[in-house]
Amino acid sequence: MTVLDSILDGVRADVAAREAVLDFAAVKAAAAAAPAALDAAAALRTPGIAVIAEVKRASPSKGELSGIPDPAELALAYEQGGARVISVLTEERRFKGSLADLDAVRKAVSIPVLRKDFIVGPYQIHEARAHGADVILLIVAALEQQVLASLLDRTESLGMTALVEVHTEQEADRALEAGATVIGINARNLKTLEVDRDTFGRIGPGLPSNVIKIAESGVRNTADLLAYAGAGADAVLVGEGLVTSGDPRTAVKDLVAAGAHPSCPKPAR
Ligand SMILES: O=P(O)(O)OC[C@@H](O)[C@@H](O)c1c[nH]c2ccccc12
Repeated sequence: MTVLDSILDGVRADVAAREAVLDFAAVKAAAAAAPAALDAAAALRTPGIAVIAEVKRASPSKGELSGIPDPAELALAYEQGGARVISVLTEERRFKGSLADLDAVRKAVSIPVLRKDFIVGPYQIHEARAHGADVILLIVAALEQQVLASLLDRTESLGMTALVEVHTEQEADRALEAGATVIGINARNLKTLEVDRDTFGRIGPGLPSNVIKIAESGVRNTADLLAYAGAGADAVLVGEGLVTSGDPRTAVKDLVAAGAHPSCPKPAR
């Protein structure tokens, strides 16, 4: 059993427990009553390399990364530093996230918010919308093709954006086949947890130019951002490097400045 399989088992059990308290009809109604989703694709398309800054307490590979006593304060620091989107991990067992973190961040910032979790079915998509998420993550390696396509449709029908995550060419083909327009290429293999910063360069250039390409994981500094930009990334998604920086506002600001500098390679679009 891979790490991904064991995470998915835990997520399925946690979703079933929440659904026993608030059923599917009720979560759908809550989503329908939420304020409209913000346009994350538009936010990512503005000039310069976009920074997606992540509220990440822990990871399966490193354990606890940061205490994060106040996720709202952290998210606000990210927004003030110039992040375009805030990502919030809500998976509880391995990443120590929660829907309470998502709620706190949603209240604190006015930019789009990504619910970062292991989505296995429609319940979590309506739940994300009910908690104010504008973007959700769909991990190709975790979903059968038909399920991926139908979850993507559902996401868009709720006015949200799906960030579809891949780490091989085959998975990228599946993402495109399902209709993905925002694709995240994760340098971390979720089956082995190893980071390979060349993953983006292998897959990104083969994607159609109208697809928004996000380099996920392994950004430690501006040099890593510039390398991803050079390989054609429109955006980078950064967690660990920011939560362990001691000064998240300045850390985001430095990345944003590097990505906006005239010497930074521009996306092909
Ligand atoms: O902390 P890093 O190396 O900056 O990585 C952030 C992000 O890419 C990572 O948290 C991530 C990418 N895809 C995921 C899927 C599930 C959980 C977490 C992730």
